[in-house]
Amino acid sequence: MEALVKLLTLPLTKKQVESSMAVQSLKPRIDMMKARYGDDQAKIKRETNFLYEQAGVNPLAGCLPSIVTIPIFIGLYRSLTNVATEGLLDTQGFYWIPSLAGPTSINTRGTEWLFPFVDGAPASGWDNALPYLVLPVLLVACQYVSSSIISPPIDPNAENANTQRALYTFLPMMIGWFALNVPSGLGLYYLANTVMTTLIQVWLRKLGGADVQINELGPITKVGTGRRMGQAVSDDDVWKPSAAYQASIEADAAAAAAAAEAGAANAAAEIVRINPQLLGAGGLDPSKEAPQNIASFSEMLAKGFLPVNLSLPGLRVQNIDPPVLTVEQFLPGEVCDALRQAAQASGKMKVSGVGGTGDLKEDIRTSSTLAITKEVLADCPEIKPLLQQLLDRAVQLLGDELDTAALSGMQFVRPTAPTQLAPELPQIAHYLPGQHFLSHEDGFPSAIALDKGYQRRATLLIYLNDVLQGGQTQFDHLGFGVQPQRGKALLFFPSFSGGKSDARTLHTAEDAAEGAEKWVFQLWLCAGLPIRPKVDAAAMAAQQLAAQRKGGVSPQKPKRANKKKQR
Ligand SMILES: O=C(O)CCC(=O)C(=O)O
Ligand SMILES: [Fe+2]
Repeated sequence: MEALVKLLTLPLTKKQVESSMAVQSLKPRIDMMKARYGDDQAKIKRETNFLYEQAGVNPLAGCLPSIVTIPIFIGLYRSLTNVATEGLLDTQGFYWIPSLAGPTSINTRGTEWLFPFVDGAPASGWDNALPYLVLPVLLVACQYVSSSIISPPIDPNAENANTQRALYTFLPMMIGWFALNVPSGLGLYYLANTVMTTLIQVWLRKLGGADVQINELGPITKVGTGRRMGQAVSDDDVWKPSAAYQASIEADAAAAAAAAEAGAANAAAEIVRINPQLLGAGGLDPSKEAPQNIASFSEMLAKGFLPVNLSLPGLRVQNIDPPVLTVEQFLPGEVCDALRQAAQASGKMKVSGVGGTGDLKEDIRTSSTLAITKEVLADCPEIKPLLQQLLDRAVQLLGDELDTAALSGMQFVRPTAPTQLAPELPQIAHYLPGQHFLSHEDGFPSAIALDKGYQRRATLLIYLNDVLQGGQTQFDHLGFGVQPQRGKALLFFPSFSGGKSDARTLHTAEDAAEGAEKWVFQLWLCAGLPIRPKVDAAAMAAQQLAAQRKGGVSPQKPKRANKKKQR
């Protein structure tokens, strides 16, 4: 009977275990999130739900099946007690147990058959009592074994760690006590139940019976110290990716290779440059290229990065992959001048921030910045029409997906879909001679992107003045820089369309030269993360469990941006 119930509820149990293992595998991320947000329960809840959604895990799937099995359990309990009280089991023994209805009876209730001891022996005498003591002892032992096998390890940092520990210790004892008080048939039922449950759980959790699937989430990295305004990576504490993640990267790479072979998006990390002569002469002019070349470049942009209007007048290709584009006279000179003057007149230029740390000791970013907030716009209304012109041009370059409406409230609206391109609050940066922004990537590391739910997908810089010497935006890995020129735009893509940041776009704002200050308008465009392909998370979950038992994942040395020497 019990076996039948177990069999019927097996698919439910399997689902429950799979869900709880998936939830367990996300625990390190959730712990880090909690450490980050501290007491902000609402935020933790929202971000946790978001994480489950990203991972494709339904935490409720874990409790639903157990709710379904409760009525079955109650039904069994009732019918067994009825059978016992009606005396139907009185003559029914089981191996060493004389009667399944014993040791309690109408005359002896509860533990009266055992306590109090008379002359050092149970009330019913050792001979009668001993067979009935075997079952409770077995039950306690079984319960201990099963909970040590199937319960997740106690997190020593959890507030209720002591309660959990006490529960693990006392629950088996309580069940043992309960067994002393009821007909042994019930104890037997419970024993059978425990043994079967344990066996099923062992099969699911330890022998690979469970098929845990979560969406690939990238390596676990410590959040909270990102490159928020296009800052340096110096304080990023990167944790070792799990073997499962490594495997998923390999699978991704294999898929990417296959896709590239099929002529689809090329995710390979090699660099494809344009002819150096063309580069020296200001870049490749798409209108002078064979249409099929431009069509394939356009497709690569759309699939691998973002769609771009390559027929915009003045557009030049500076690098093919990663794509770097410039647009001459993107903004009329007068608009640039007016923006510069408005920024200066605002009196609100602040020392440019670097990350959440605000740590400027290392002189990573020494410029000053005006963040164009609602308040700034209210104080400097002349900026509004200038900004509108600039955004209109940005839409011509990047298409309607660019959600400029989001900016009308001068508030960043978090994009949710990968196709929704939302501008962050624009900034105007001012570099005095000798000021710079050292090597950095604009894209967020995976964990931060995941935590935010979006990634920076495009950087659009518009130079507001001519800089004749120095002040270049230099691409460290690509071997060229863009010289600031009033009204010229620079467009590149800090991350791939899949949301992974593209390390090839590492760049530096070179020192503005003696007597040459530099003004630049900066717009970062973000998009929601796509749902990543499923990976088999069983290995990942097992590994993380093992790591937790060992006492945590070992942190890797933080990655450092290679700093450029000052000139
Ligand atoms: O000013 C520049 O040339 C580049 C600025 C930059 O990279 C940034 O602010 O993220
Ligand atoms: Fe940058």
